[in-house]
Amino acid sequence: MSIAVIGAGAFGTALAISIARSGAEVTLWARDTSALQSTRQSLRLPGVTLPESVSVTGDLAQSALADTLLLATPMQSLSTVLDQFDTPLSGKALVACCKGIDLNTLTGPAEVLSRLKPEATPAILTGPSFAADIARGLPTALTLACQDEAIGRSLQHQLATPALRLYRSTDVIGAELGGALKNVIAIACGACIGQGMGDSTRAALMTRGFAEMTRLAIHLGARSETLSGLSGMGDLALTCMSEQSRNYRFGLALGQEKPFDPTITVEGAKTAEAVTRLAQQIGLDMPICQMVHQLSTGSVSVTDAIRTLLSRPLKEE
Ligand SMILES: NC(=O)c1ccc[n+]([C@@H]2O[C@H](COP(=O)([O-])OP(=O)(O)OC[C@H]3O[C@@H](n4cnc5c(N)ncnc54)[C@H](O)[C@@H]3O)[C@@H](O)[C@H]2O)c1
Ligand SMILES: O=P(O)(O)OC[C@H](O)CO
Repeated sequence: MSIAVIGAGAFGTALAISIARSGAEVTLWARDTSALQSTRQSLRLPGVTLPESVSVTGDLAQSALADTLLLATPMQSLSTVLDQFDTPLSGKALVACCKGIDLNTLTGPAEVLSRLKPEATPAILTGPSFAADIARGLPTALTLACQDEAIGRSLQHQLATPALRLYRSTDVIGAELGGALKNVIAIACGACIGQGMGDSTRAALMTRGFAEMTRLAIHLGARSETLSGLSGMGDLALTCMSEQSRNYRFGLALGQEKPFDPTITVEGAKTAEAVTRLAQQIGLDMPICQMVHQLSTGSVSVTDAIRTLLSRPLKEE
């Protein structure tokens, strides 16, 4: 089975390296191949060199020849990239590796794939995985979610490596929402730590954030066990506790009132906006996500955000 990775940012590059290491044939598609072709390194993952077995291409039609396509662009670019395929992707598995909610449709990556490429089978690869760790071959475990159980099983075997243990699930909505929502909570945690609050604050935010994640996911049809797994709790723990996380670092910068490089991918900021709109539409209480949206757009300070959250009416857990 041949595999193409679409998007040569940090994660796409790391995935291509990881899969190639286990002997599979991999093509890595980049919008701009110049740096990759001359240095064999992605500007987004400096210091990591692509092995010879990864072919780099700027030709989307060539990538579309692969049996399995891993979509590793940021969430808000997913539909733009899918629109650029000008041949049908019948019989292909499309595995979204991005974590977020599309702002135009307020849907996750699987729904975007199904809407734009109904002839293909959508799947999700998500869970605790920093690109740098994956590229170094450090062990982790991820969730591979696909509604079609047989295709999910086949993808699990295709994409697992000795260091990358994949657990299979048919709960696509739960897997994608866990990955999207944990980024929002990581921004909140970073902001509190940046303001000088402590590990107790972070633990409380992670727990109440997890309650929000589960509330929204179950409302949208997910299974609660999925949220307790790698794609939810697993990735939440990683992202809220490590300065390797860009979402957490963005939050830290907000808390410290320092500028943050706007070219760095921070999926949680747009996800917080999407969740705020979605929660309003369906009438769900998502106070931490709503506060992160206001923080990210600069319409509230960290101090006021915390004060507002703490002064909500006392309730049962
Ligand atoms: N970096 C990680 O550790 C990591 C881990 C797991 C999941 N992810 C997820 O993977 C997705 C991508 O993140 P990343 O870290 O690779 O981002 P990145 O910022 O490192 O790279 C994004 C890449 O996407 C490309 N891109 C952006 N818009 C595009 C478009 N319209 N057409 C073609 N290419 C486009 C950029 O040129 C860039 O190469 C995100 O949703 C992220 O949450 C990242
Ligand atoms: O750097 P972040 O915050 O985008 O997190 C990367 C991955 O999602 C961690 O699993």
